[in-house]
Amino acid sequence: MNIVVVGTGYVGLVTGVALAHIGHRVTCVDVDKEKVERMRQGISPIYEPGIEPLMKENMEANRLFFTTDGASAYQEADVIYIAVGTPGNEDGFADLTYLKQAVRDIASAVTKDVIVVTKSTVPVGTNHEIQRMFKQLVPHVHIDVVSNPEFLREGSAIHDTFHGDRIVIGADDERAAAVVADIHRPFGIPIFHTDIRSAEMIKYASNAFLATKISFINEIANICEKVGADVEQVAAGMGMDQRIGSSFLRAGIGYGGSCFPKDTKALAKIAANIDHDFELLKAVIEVNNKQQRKLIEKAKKRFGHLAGKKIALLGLSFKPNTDDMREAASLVVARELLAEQATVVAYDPIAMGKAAHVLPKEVIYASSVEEALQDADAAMILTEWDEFRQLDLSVYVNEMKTPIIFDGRNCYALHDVARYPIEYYSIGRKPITNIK
Ligand SMILES: NC(=O)c1ccc[n+]([C@@H]2O[C@H](COP(=O)([O-])OP(=O)(O)OC[C@H]3O[C@@H](n4cnc5c(N)ncnc54)[C@H](O)[C@@H]3O)[C@@H](O)[C@H]2O)c1
Ligand SMILES: O=c1ccn([C@@H]2O[C@H](COP(=O)(O)OP(=O)(O)O[C@H]3O[C@H](CO)[C@@H](O)[C@H](O)[C@H]3O)[C@@H](O)[C@H]2O)c(=O)[nH]1
Repeated sequence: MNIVVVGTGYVGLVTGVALAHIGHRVTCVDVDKEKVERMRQGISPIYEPGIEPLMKENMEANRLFFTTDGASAYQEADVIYIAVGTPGNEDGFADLTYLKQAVRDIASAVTKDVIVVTKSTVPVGTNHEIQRMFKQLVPHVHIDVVSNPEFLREGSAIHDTFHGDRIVIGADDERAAAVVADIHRPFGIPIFHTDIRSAEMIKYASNAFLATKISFINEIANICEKVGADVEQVAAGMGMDQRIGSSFLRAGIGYGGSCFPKDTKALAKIAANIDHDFELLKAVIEVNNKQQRKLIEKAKKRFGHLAGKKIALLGLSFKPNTDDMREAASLVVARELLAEQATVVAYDPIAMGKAAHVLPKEVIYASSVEEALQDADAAMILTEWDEFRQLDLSVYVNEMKTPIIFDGRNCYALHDVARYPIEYYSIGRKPITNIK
């Protein structure tokens, strides 16, 4: 079986590597020459724990190849996975430009029957549209289109691919569905067969539901702060009910990343397009927008104004173990702090290179936590990297002008912080005000 994967971002590269690892011959195609050159040398274009050793192992076993020559790869392919980006456009709709270009690229090359599997997240109806495009562009070749949405998380993408909860295969044609199921069977993950539209919807509904859990617990956290309850205890107690489940109940400064923000907006738009006002989801999005500003609110309340204050930002990526800056809370926080005329010094163990391209140019970068904290009036923790969670709290006391911490990810236990002369404001928990 000759498998081709189009697009080598988080999803395409991880899919290609994983399919090669379970024994398939996989060629990954990307239009980005520099990326392909690096991948040929075994260098991953994305920061993803565990990916490079797997890339190298499968390249050495002659199962994994990288090319910019899509046409040759598509001609030889039995199954082609599309994993190009579907970013949100300004209206909130999914932008299908890359996807449609990939479809045209495939159509202009294929000469024999092939199955095209869409891994990219696409609005309901898109796979049928792809089918129509193929029928029009290459009527003489039989092309089955299968929807196979992806559920991996950045930072644990390899683990998620080998230990996912389900593989969703949406198809109109039973034979095509069976071929795709056979490809994935070695993963040993339950396979759920559906029609195409339901598969497309499962992806959006899953992300919207997870985002809803996060905004829900963040609202509970905001109430906890006012009634003197502790959101960590509340979430733990709620999560013990198996109907609720304990995951995705971590309160903080909201969700970011390449998926939740764009997919929630896209689903709200999909609904609006068919005259359905998805009120619940719109509120989830609104709560998240407010939550990303929570630390600024707390800091303004504490200081009165932030002009002239030196604020250390700890963590810039949208979550730990990735350098992805897409929709990271740091973008909002840095912009607002600068608008308040604060001085912003930032540190992130991995994401500073990417951050420098997207954060305002006034942001100053430090090469260590200690350097970022030096003489700072306050620290804001935006990403719960292990480096921050495991930090000796005396570092805040020793390095900062005033050890005032605004923790947007609840990195520390309150009883640990209470042992230090620190002022500590976290999310949904009591503040600690131990500065003498
Ligand atoms: N990032 C995630 O964690 C994640 C998880 C699940 C689903 N998804 C979905 O998967 C899709 C891909 O996301 P991503 O984050 O991996 O994207 P990405 O933007 O990181 O990577 C896309 C890649 O496709 C390449 N590309 C674009 N057009 C091409 C073409 N015509 N031929 C060959 N290559 C082309 C780009 O050069 C780029 O390397 C999106 O629809 C996304 O919503 C993403
Ligand atoms: O309890 C939680 C869990 C997550 N988050 C935040 O939510 C965002 C997303 O986190 P996560 O879901 O772990 O990362 P992603 O890589 O964005 O993965 C999501 O988006 C992918 C793209 O669609 C899907 O494939 C995954 O299943 C889905 O979890 C991050 O900003 C987290 O900080 C919280 O605030 N509280």
